[in-house]
Order: sequence, then structure tokens, then C-alpha cells
Amino acid sequence: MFVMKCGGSTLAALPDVFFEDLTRLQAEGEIPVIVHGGGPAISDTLGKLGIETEFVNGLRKTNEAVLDVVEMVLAGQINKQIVRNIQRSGANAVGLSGVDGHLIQAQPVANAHEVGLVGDVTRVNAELIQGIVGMGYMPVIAPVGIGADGGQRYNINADTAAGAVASHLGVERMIVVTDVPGILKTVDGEKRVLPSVTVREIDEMIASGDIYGGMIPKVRAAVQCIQGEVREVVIVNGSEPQVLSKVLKGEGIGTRIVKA
Ligand SMILES: Nc1ncnc2c1ncn2[C@@H]1O[C@H](COP(=O)(O)OP(=O)(O)O)[C@@H](O)[C@H]1O
Ligand SMILES: CC(=O)N[C@@H](CCC(=O)OP(=O)(O)O)C(=O)O
Repeated sequence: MFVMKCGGSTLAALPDVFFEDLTRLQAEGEIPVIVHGGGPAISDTLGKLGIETEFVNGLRKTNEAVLDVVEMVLAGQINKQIVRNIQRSGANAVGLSGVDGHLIQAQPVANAHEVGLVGDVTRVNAELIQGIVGMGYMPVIAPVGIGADGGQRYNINADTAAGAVASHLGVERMIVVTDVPGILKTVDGEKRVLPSVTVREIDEMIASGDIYGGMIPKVRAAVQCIQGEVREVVIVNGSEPQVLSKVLKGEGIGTRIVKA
């Protein structure tokens, strides 16, 4: 089993072969568990509705009105689009949000006074995921969390949610699919993909500004989950043909984030 996080930056551009690759892997027993984003689509709909949106350190400032849109777009539009794409390629998929079956339990983030109803994951219902997988369906998870009291919803960054799902499931590998071929660094005036980076190098790259914006929650989630059972997190570009198979075969593709 492996966790695959699919970013909103790349979702619309994912080719049919990406979903065919996913389906083949499932048939071979690799079992993908998918957590998806959809940041650009949320911003789009908020814009159409005239609701202002703002990011603080990569997290969307979220109130109840924003949360309504986040849930509608992520758990509705995007989640079902991915489920349809997987089903079209011949596999079985079930879409859920973190609210369903208390799949992702959350609590307010430490800087809730700045970002509002944004959550950190406290618990993942791994049994529910195992059950869905056991029935032969690929779980497709939208990162909306639910409080322990079952009342409050939370907007969770999709990278953070994926990292937490990977940790709680105890998978060996998380693959982060995005719109760049890995972590890039400018060397001698040329942008290069780093084949692997350690936790220490990540800290240095954030401090120097080499890693910024949407890459920050990805590397933070990666660092957090490789402290546990997850052996490596690989960041890849979704438009690379058969990218998931290549990662699982150990081909040197994208950037691997490893403990040391
Ligand atoms: N060092 C880096 N290497 C590659 N991309 C980076 C780096 N630092 C920041 N980024 C930015 O991170 C973006 C990916 O994050 P994001 O747009 O949030 O994607 P997603 O929607 O897939 O989560 C890249 O398109 C790039 O602009
Ligand atoms: C708290 C927070 O920022 N949540 C994100 C959830 C979606 C997401 O993370 O999507 P990407 O993976 O496409 O960036 C948001 O509202 O945009």
C-alpha cells in the first residue's frame, strides 16, 4: 500500500495514462490510497462568489463561508472528478472526505487566531481505509477534517492531510504528485532537480528561500511522516508518463526525501 497526494496544481492536466497507471498498480496489488488537493479550484469558486481569500504561510484563512466552498469544491467537484477518472480507467474507487466515518479527526492549528478554521490531524480512521481497500476499492480522500466532538469541520492543507494518512496507515512510501519535476535548486545559474534531500537540507533550503510557497507544506508534511514508519516521500511531476510505476520500481525520478 502507498499514499499518493495529488495537488490541485496538476489535477486538471493529468493525462488518461496517469489513471491507467494507477489502475494497473492496483491490479498488481500495490494498492494506492489517494488524498487530493484542489486549492486553485477553491480560489476560483470563491472568486466567482465574491468571497475574499488570503493565504497566511501557505494556509488559506478560513471562516464558515470559506469552509462551505472548500467542502463543496473538494468533497464534491474535485473528489468526484477523480473518482470518475479512476472508474473510467477500469478500477473501483470510493470518494470520501475526512468527515465521512470520522476518517480525519482534526483540531485547530496552533495559529488558528491568524488562519481561522484550519485543522491539524489528530487521528485517522485507518480501519475504514483498510475496509474500503479490502473490498477492492481505491479510497479517494478530500482533506476536510472533523473535530472530536463531531460538530466542527476544518480545512486541512492537502499535503498535511496526506502525510498524516501515510503515518497513521504506516505505509512505507508517500508519492506527492505536483506540477514540478521535484525540488528544484539553482546551481551555476541553472535550475536542477535534486535527486534526494535530507531533513537538514530542507531546513536550510527553507531558510535560504530556495523552498517557498506551496513547496513548504509538502516538505513539512514529508519531514513529519518520515519521523515515523514512512521510509521515503517522493515528489514528482504528474505529467511524466507512468510516473507512479517508475517511483515504485525505484527508478531515479523526482526528489526523494529521506531521513538522513
Ligand atoms: N525549490 C522548489 N522546487 C520546486 N518548486 C518549488 C520550490 N519552491 C517552491 N516551489 C513552488 O511549489 C509549487 C508546487 O506547490 P503547489 O502550487 O502548492 O502545488 P500543489 O497544488 O500540487 O500542492 C511549484 O509549482 C513551485 O512554484
Ligand atoms: C488550509 C488550506 O490551505 N487548505 C487548502 C486545501 C486544498 C489544498 O491543499 O490543495 P492543494 O494541494 O492543491 O494546494 C486550501 O484551502 O486551498
